Amino acid sequence: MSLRIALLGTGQVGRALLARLDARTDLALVHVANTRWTQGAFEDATVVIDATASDAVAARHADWLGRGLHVVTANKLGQGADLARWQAIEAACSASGARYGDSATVGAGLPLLRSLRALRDGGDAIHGVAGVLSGSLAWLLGAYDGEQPFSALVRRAQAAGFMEPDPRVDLSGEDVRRKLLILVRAAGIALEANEVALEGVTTPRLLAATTPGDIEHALPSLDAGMRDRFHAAQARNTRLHLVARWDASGARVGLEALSNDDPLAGGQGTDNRVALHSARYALRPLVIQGPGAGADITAAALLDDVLTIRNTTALQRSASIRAGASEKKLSIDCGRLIA
Ligand SMILES: NC(=O)C1=CN([C@@H]2O[C@H](COP(=O)(O)OP(=O)(O)OC[C@H]3O[C@@H](n4cnc5c(N)ncnc54)[C@H](O)[C@@H]3O)[C@@H](O)[C@H]2O)C=CC1
Ligand SMILES: N[C@@H](CC=O)C(=O)O
Repeated sequence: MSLRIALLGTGQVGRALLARLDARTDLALVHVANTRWTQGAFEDATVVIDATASDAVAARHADWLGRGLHVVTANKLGQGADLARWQAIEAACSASGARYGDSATVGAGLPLLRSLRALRDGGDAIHGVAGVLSGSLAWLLGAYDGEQPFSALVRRAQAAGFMEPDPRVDLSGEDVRRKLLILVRAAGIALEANEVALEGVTTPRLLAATTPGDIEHALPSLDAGMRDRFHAAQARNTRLHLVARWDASGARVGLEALSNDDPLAGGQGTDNRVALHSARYALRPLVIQGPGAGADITAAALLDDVLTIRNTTALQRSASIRAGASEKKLSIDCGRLIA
């Protein structure tokens, strides 16, 4: 039976997903909505795809899962916000058996969560996570040369589809905090958001802006500070990177000046680079690197999760049919033995 999809959000990621869904005959799109319009019947869906950045939509994830609807999300506010919301999502999945597809939430589908969970399933214990988890900040800090205005680069990153609907979510490091929380919680640690220290790229003027127009006008307030920080790092033969770290000593997200041979300084463009430290990888960490932002790769990750849900639920169905068949055969055999 094909999955019936409700898609919430038709922005950069949602539109890229619609283009991919259009090419598939095995998945039925029954409902599409954004903030302005809605089409089709949500009640007909068996899987909800959240391609919004909405807190209100993320707040519904646990409820949908509890009712047996599968949820596939690019929105990090399900597992990367309040601890209680993450716990409710976990509990709802266990209670109903519905699946939560979250590959797109960290690394835009890079095999980060998948690898971490595979290590845990194999009995490994994760001791630390360190990495560059913002595709847009990786791109911005890689392209910045201390000459052109930093704000001009931010506008280019927005146009390229790397940044959150509100660019301050990326610039402040909040987007990376959410990703770090998702990874650390997937490692089995009940980390609270306020346990992650945060130091991003902002100014009081940018933080005070209340409308998209104000935010746009406030972007140049970043320029002087970024130029100074860039030149200070350059004078020490280093470059700025937005780095997330969690280990036994705590969790933080902040700008760090790294030398070019630092293990976290590799990659280019929007590349994320994440080191997983575990009992198994005690001497040298497991490092995963690749493009970590962009509407199309994010849409591909959402589709991967939908197809994984379809394939695993189909496998479970056929396994239970096989189990039923073998139970019946066994009782017949037993009857013959008794006779
Ligand atoms: N752009 C990227 O590289 C990546 C984005 N993501 C995540 O994907 C999500 C979407 O990002 P974009 O497409 O760039 O944002 P966007 O701002 O282009 O689109 C957001 C869409 O959500 C809709 N929306 C908002 N509230 C809604 C509601 N209550 N019900 C239905 N629709 C609603 C808006 O109308 C809009 O269509 C975000 O959570 C983002 O963090 C995740 C990984 C990578
Ligand atoms: N805005 C995010 C997009 C992916 O999550 C980023 O810059 O990494």
